[in-house]
Formats: sequence, structure tokens, C-alpha cells
Amino acid sequence: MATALASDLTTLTLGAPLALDSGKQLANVELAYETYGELNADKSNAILIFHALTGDQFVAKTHPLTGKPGWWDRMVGPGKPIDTARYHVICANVIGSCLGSTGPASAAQDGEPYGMRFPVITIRDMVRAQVGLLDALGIERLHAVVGGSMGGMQALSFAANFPGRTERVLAIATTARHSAQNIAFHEVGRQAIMADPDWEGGDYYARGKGPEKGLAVARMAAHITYLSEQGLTDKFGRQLQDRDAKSFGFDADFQVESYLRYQGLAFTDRFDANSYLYITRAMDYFDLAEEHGGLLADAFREASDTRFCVVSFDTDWLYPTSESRNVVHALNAVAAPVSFVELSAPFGHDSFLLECPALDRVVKGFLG
Ligand SMILES: CC(=O)SCCNC(=O)CCNC(=O)[C@H](O)C(C)(C)COP(=O)(O)OP(=O)(O)OC[C@H]1O[C@@H](n2cnc3c(N)ncnc32)[C@H](O)[C@@H]1OP(=O)(O)O
Ligand SMILES: N[C@@H](CCO)C(=O)O
Repeated sequence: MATALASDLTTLTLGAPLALDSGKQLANVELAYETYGELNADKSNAILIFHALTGDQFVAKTHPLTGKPGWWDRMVGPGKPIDTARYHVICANVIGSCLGSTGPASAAQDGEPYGMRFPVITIRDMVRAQVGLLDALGIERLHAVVGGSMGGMQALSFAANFPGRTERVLAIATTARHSAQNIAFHEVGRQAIMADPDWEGGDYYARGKGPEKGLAVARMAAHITYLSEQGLTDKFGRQLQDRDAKSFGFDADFQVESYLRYQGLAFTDRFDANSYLYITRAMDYFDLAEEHGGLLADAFREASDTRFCVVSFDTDWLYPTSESRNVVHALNAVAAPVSFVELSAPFGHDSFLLECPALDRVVKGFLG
């Protein structure tokens, strides 16, 4: 079961309980965050990066559990598209997650882990918590907010709910609302976790062993949605794994099966199953138009002096270009300055995490 060492983490406790969309409150909210680059004297060069579903604050630093480079190491650093020689980058682990911020594995008031007593949270709740962090750091107005996938949802939510607090919004491979297909895939994952006998209603922390099998299956199913058919075909095709002939059994005959099993298992070393339930739920509940009376344009009415850049990938079938266009249409309707580009990349939804020079140019140009 994945547990980060407290000594690897920088955390801040919010001064007041967090009011949640559900009507509940979350007390003693801790946010684990990392910063990169220097904050300038007038605090005008800060960029807040929002991470995706299973991401974390270690954007460009070694992950404390896996020992791997940060998830956007190629994008963030001195001289890189998000240039930390110019900008002060902040990234916080979202609430509900499991790398130091308050989530289902954290201790509740009675000292025991919340488990399923943790309140259901929303994307807007995650954003509210991070605005609390900005307040505590004394940063009133950001140079930009940036995010891909669920990070992009937070970027849009930030613009809609905290207008005036950022000059720019860069939303990559994202959507303004989760579709039926998005919800359906998440539900498969959640059911896989809950069907694992080791889930035990979410009350597994004391045993030191969680529903790893269920979590691995959830990740396998989700991982397929982050890739493209072409990418899988190019990488694996129908090639067999470490054998010359089919086994006529149910071992991982095909490379793609072996790859998915590996991705599923590796995931359980760095992620908590209950966090997976809560964060996927937050994504499923995300509907920016619904939050603002049913019309997406109304979400951005107060943010019409913010500059937006919306980026999609032509092979992303999870949050296809049509979803980005909806966002752009809404921004056009309130005359917000917006640029939009559909990039060509073979890798599917997760293209934003991979080598994509065209994305690098867009990010650098928009921020500069
Ligand atoms: C966005 C955020 O905020 S952070 C969260 C993002 N991070 C993740 O999602 C991490 C897990 N996901 C991945 O690694 C994604 O696949 C990507 C898209 C991010 C990375 O893609 P790539 O760099 O192309 O890596 P790829 O998908 O090929 O996976 C490589 C791994 O699969 C393993 N692998 C490849 N083929 C096989 C196979 N046939 N059998 C078993 N394992 C295999 C490799 O050994 C490698 O292992 P390693 O990660 O331990 O080194
Ligand atoms: N692969 C990334 C993006 C998914 O949207 C993640 O696991 O967070």
C-alpha cells in the first residue's frame, strides 16, 4: 500500500475549515505542495500548475515513492517551456489524493483514517483549497494557471470561480463537463475496487494491505483510455510477450496484456484505492455549465479579461477536440480573449505528458 514519508513532503494547514460543495465542511485541511523557481518581489510571476487524476506536486522533482522523475519534468525547469528561471511554479497535491494532502487515508477528528467517511469532494473544492494555499502564500494574482486533463478542469474552474486571480489560463486535453462515456469508464474502475474483498468498505488502512487487485484493474481499464488505438498498435500490435506461440491459456500472451498488467501493478505502489474512488467521483460530478445556471458562457462572464489558451489532441478520444471547442465557444460568447489549437500527436489523451514539441511551443509562447 502506497504511503509517502512525511519527511519528503512540504505541507500547509489551511487556517479555516473548507466549505465543500456538498454542504459539508472539511476541518484541518492540509495541502502538500512543491515550488520551483524564485517568487519575484511583487509576487507577479507565479504559475499554479494543477495536476491530473493520479498526479502530484512533484511536477519536476523526483517522486518520493517511485524514484522516477517528475511527471512534467520535460515541461518545467530552467530554460524549459515553463521556465523556472522566469517563473515561480507552485503545484499542490489535490485534496482527496494521497501524497500529503488531506484525503481518505488522513486521520479524521477521532484519529482514525477517514476511509469512506471522507466527504465527497468536487473539482471546485479542490480549487478552493488551492486558493487557500495562494492566500497563505500571499499571492493575490497569478501569471497563469496551467493544467492537463483533470488539471485543465481545475484551471477552468479557477477562472470561473476566482475571476481576477489569474492573468492567463492554459487548459490542455480537458473538458468543461464529464460525458456519459467518461463517467462509465470511471464506474468500471470504482466497481473493480469495491468488488475486491480487500477493500472492506474502504476500511483497510490498519491492515497495511488494500484492494490492490481491484485498483490495478481500475488502472488498466483507465490506462487504455489515455492511449490511442494507433499508439497501441505501433507499440505492441499483436506481438507476443516472451514466447514464440500462443499458450492456449490465460497468461499474458500478448505484449499489450503484459504492459497493462505492469501498469496496473505499478500504480498500486503509488496510489491509494479510496483516493481513486473520491477523485474519479469529483471528475464525474464536474459540469461547469451546471454550476453556473446551465449555460457554459455564464461560467466565464466574470473572467472575460483573462487570456485563455485551449489545447486538444487529435487522437484524444477521452476528451476529444469537440469538448475543447465547447469551451472556446463559451469563451467567445463572453468576448474573452482565447486562442485554440488542436495538436496532432499519436499518443492519445496522455500526449500532454509525452514528447510533443508543438505543445512545448504553444505553452512557451502563451506564457511569454
Ligand atoms: C498528469 C499528471 O498529473 S501525473 C500522472 C501521470 N503519470 C502517469 O500516468 C504515470 C503512469 N503512466 C505512464 O507511464 C504513461 O504510460 C505515460 C503516458 C505517462 C508514459 O508513457 P511512456 O513514457 O510512453 O511509457 P509507457 O506507457 O510505454 O510505459 C513504460 C513502462 O511500461 C513498461 N513496459 C513496456 N512494455 C511492456 C511490456 N510488454 N510488458 C511489461 N511492461 C512493459 C516499461 O518497462 C516501462 O516501465 P517503467 O515505467 O517502470 O520504466
Ligand atoms: N495519466 C494521467 C492523466 C489521466 O487523465 C493520470 O494518471 O493522471
